[in-house]
Amino acid sequence: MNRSDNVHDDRGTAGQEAALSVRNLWKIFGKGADRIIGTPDAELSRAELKEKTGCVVGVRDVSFDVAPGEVFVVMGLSGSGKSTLVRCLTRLIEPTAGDVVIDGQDVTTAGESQLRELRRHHTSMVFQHFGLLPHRQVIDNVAFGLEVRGEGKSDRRSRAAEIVDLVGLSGFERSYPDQLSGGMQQRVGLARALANDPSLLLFDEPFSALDPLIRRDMQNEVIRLHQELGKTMVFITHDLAEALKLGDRIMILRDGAIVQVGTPDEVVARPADDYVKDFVSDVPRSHVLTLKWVMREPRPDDSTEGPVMSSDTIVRQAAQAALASEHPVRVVDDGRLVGIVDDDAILRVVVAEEAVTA
Ligand SMILES: Nc1ncnc2c1ncn2[C@@H]1O[C@H](COP(=O)(O)OP(=O)(O)OP(=O)(O)O)[C@@H](O)[C@H]1O
Repeated sequence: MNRSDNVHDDRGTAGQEAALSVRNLWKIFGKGADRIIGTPDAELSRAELKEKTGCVVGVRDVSFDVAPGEVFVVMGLSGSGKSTLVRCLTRLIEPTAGDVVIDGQDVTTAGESQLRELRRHHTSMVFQHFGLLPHRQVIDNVAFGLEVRGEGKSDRRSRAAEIVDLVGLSGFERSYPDQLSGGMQQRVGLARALANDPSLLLFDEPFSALDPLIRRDMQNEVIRLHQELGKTMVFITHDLAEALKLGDRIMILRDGAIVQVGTPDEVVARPADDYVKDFVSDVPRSHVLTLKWVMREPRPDDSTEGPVMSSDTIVRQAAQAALASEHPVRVVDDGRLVGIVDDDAILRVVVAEEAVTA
C-alpha cells in the first residue's frame, strides 16, 4: 500500500518533527507470519486468516504520528491490539513489518545497543500490574532505571527523591511496595517511569485495576504531570471516559486496525462507523462537544447582541449564559464571526443526553 494513503491523521505533527512516527506497522503471531504481508491473505479478516493459516493478526497496517507534547490515546475493546501495538513501539514485541521512529531514531532497524539506549533514555512504560520490585523500597524502585543506566548511588537517590516528591509520595521513600495501596503503588510506577526523564511515556492500561475514585485521582495526576513536564504520552485504555478525559487525540482500533483517529469532540460528534458510534453512545455529549459542532452559518438578520464565545467552548460551559440570553450566541474566533448558536442547538445536545442518562 502507498504509505501516504495510509496515514490516517497527521495533523498532530503539522510543521514539526513527530515525537513518534509509525508507518504500516504489522504484527502477525504464528509460524510463517512474515510471508503473509503483501499477499492476498493479508486482506483476510482476522478470523479467516486464523482459519486458513493458524496465524493471528495483532496489529494490521497501522500508521500514525504523535506530536511532541501530545497525549495520544489508543482505545479499543479487548483483543483489538492495543497492548501488542504499544509493545511493538519499543520492540518488546518484534513487529512483523513496518517502521517506528522515536525522536528521529529508527527503532525498527536499531541494533541491540541502540535499542537498549532508546529504552533506557528515550522511553518509559507504565504497566497495569505496576511491575515493582517487591524487595526494594520505594526510593530504590524509582531509582532502578538510573541504576541500570549506571548512575552512581548518590546521584540516583537524589534524582529519585525529587521524583518521589513530584508524584506525591514524600514520606514513603522507605516503604516496600506491599505496604502501599494500589493507587500509591501506581504512583511509584509513574515515578519510576519519569525518573530517567524519557521523552516518550507509554502507558498500558495503567489504571484499569484501580478503584474508580483512585483511578480518577490518578488520571488527574497524569494531567497535572503532563501540564508540568510536557512529556509526549501514548496512553492505552479500553475506557472511553478515560480516553476523552486524557487524550488530545484518540485512535480507535478494531481487530488490530485503525477505525478512527480524532480529537475527543470529533470522535463523539462524527463517529467513523457503528463500532465507534456504539462506544460513544452513552457519552454525555454536552461535556465533550464544542460550539463548533452545534453552530450554524451567520445570517444578515442575526442579532448582534448575544454573548460572544469561541468555537472551542464546551457546550456545557456555554449552556447557562446561552440560555439566559434573549439573543443567540455569537461564535467569534480571532475577532471573526464564524457562527451562531441558537438555544435549540444547545437544548438538542443537553436534552438528548438526559434521554441517554435517564
Ligand atoms: N503471543 C501471542 N500469540 C498469539 N496471539 C496473540 C499473542 N499476543 C496477542 N495475541 C492476539 O493478538 C490480538 C491482540 O491482542 P492484544 O493483547 O494486543 O489486544 P488488547 O487490545 O491489548 O486486549 P486487552 O485489552 O484484552 O489487553 C488478540 O487476538 C490476541 O489473542
